[in-house]
Amino acid sequence: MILIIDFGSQFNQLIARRVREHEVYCQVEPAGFGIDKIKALKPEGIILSGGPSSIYEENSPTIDADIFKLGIPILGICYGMQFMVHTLGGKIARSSKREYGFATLNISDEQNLFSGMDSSLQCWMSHGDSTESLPGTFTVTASTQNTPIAAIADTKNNFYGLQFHPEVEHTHQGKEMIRNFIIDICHCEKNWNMESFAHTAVQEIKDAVQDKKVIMGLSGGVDSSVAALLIHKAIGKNLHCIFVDNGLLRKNEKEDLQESLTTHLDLNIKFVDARKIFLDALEGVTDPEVKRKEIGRLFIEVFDAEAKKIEGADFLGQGTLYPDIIESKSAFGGPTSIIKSHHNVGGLPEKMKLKLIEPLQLLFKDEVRQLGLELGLNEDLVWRQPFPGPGLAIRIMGEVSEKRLNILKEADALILEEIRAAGLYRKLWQSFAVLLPIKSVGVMGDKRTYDSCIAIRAVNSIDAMTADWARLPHELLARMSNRIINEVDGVNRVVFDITSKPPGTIEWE
Ligand SMILES: Nc1ncnc2c1ncn2[C@@H]1O[C@H](COP(=O)(O)OP(=O)(O)OP(=O)(O)O)[C@@H](O)[C@H]1O
Ligand SMILES: O=c1[nH]c(=O)c2[nH+]cn([C@@H]3O[C@H](COP(=O)(O)O)[C@@H](O)[C@H]3O)c2[nH]1
Ligand SMILES: NC(=O)CC[C@H](N)C(=O)O
Ligand SMILES: [Mg+2]
Repeated sequence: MILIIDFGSQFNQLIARRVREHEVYCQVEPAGFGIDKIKALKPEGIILSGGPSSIYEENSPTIDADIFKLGIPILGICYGMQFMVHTLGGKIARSSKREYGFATLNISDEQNLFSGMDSSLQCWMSHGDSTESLPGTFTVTASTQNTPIAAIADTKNNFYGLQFHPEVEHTHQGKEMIRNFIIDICHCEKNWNMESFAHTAVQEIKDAVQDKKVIMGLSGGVDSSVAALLIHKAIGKNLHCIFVDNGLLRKNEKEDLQESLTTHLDLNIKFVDARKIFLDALEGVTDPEVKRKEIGRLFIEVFDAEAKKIEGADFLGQGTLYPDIIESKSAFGGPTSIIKSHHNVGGLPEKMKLKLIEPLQLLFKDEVRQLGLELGLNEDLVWRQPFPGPGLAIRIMGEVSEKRLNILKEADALILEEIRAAGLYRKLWQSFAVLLPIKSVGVMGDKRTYDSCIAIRAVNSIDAMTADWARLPHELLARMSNRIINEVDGVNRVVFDITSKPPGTIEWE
């Protein structure tokens, strides 16, 4: 097995799934995990994750330095590499040349971790500290323009360090680097497989729920649909699905879903109209975190009210995935920083009566899609673009009002229509409109206008952990801009968002 030490990276479960992809079992444990426990696990290799801290800060996360005496191969990623260098006697310092996003990696030693790689490839960086000097036993194996020491190796001890993130999709051949480490360097056996996941999950749900009932938040998105199918397999008619119309849905969404969910899923589904309570509560709210927490609280209020109507409904099912958790809070005791409170995790009220059933909480979207296909979920549901639970509220910068919601709904519908017509819907991770909190001056029909601005957001991603803005054809952008300004009252300007994640996030709030 491979042991992954969590130094608080947004990407630590992504490292885990990269290992799973090569059919090798792995376990993520927090910083400070004791040396005796490590020895007891008998790992074939250890991966030290990245993290938000700097090694020279007080209380930055650590792991017993004796791991370097165990004779086990160790791979340090970003902060993990910095920890290794610092602990073994090298020097790390804040660099004036920070790097976030793409960089070109030039490999000088095409062996071991880099065996079979191109000598120059694209990597993904997210760091402000850099290695200034190395411990004597290490050599530099790759560099980028801003980071001369971007990869290091001590081949005698099998210690490797990467300043960039091999686990993210945007690092080309990153998967192969991880394969080279776990298979060629650590000699792990391939014995973990995804097929058994569904089987184990169903059994775990059965054991937890027994003869009680589960209220399930069903949104029509792929996560909750797959989770509902799994829970249904486990407990059958004791599953009660609730679709909440929170007034923050897209144009015609409820009507479309009402039809598709009832035709494609053989489940007990109730549609609840909660538009008024959500919109009333959001009046005057402008802070993104307050919005998210308010929405999370109201979802639970609705689920609680529904649970009261059903005897024995002690559980709440949600299609929570790992990225929702990692951005919302310090997961698994690690020192992860809070990016935003996803309504279904960090937005939950502190005291909850219902106990959570979240069978997908360690998976990523593409794994869930694969699972959905295996469970026979309809392809249109499997390939729906994700839509966040707080809906259009986090795409309206500033206050959510009926009037601003209507502007956004119209603009968003036009964007989706054009994206579909261009045959890009499935290729893009998400494509949508954002309503900005600014007005600008324009001229329409010889008259001065002073109206709102819409931003078009379109991104490519595999798992939402990193994303790149989609290079949409200029003609398509022109058509969308034209139609939005001509057809949506109250908009006189359209801009296109060219920010990747990191440093941006996919949603604007
Ligand atoms: N309108 C809704 N009604 C009921 N439950 C909801 C609603 N929106 C979100 N949820 C719950 O919150 C969870 C998280 O939402 P999220 O958007 O991440 O997942 P999803 O909607 O199932 O899938 P997707 O990410 O593809 O949109 C859902 O899995 C579901 O349990
Ligand atoms: O159900 C959800 N509840 C939330 O509170 C939430 N916030 C973001 N998202 C979706 O998660 C993915 C990553 O989004 P960000 O890059 O904006 O963090 C993207 O796919 C977002 O649409 C949410 N989904
Ligand atoms: N992503 C990381 O691990 C960052 C490590 C460290 N905080 C830096 O900025 O260099
Ligand atoms: Mg959704």
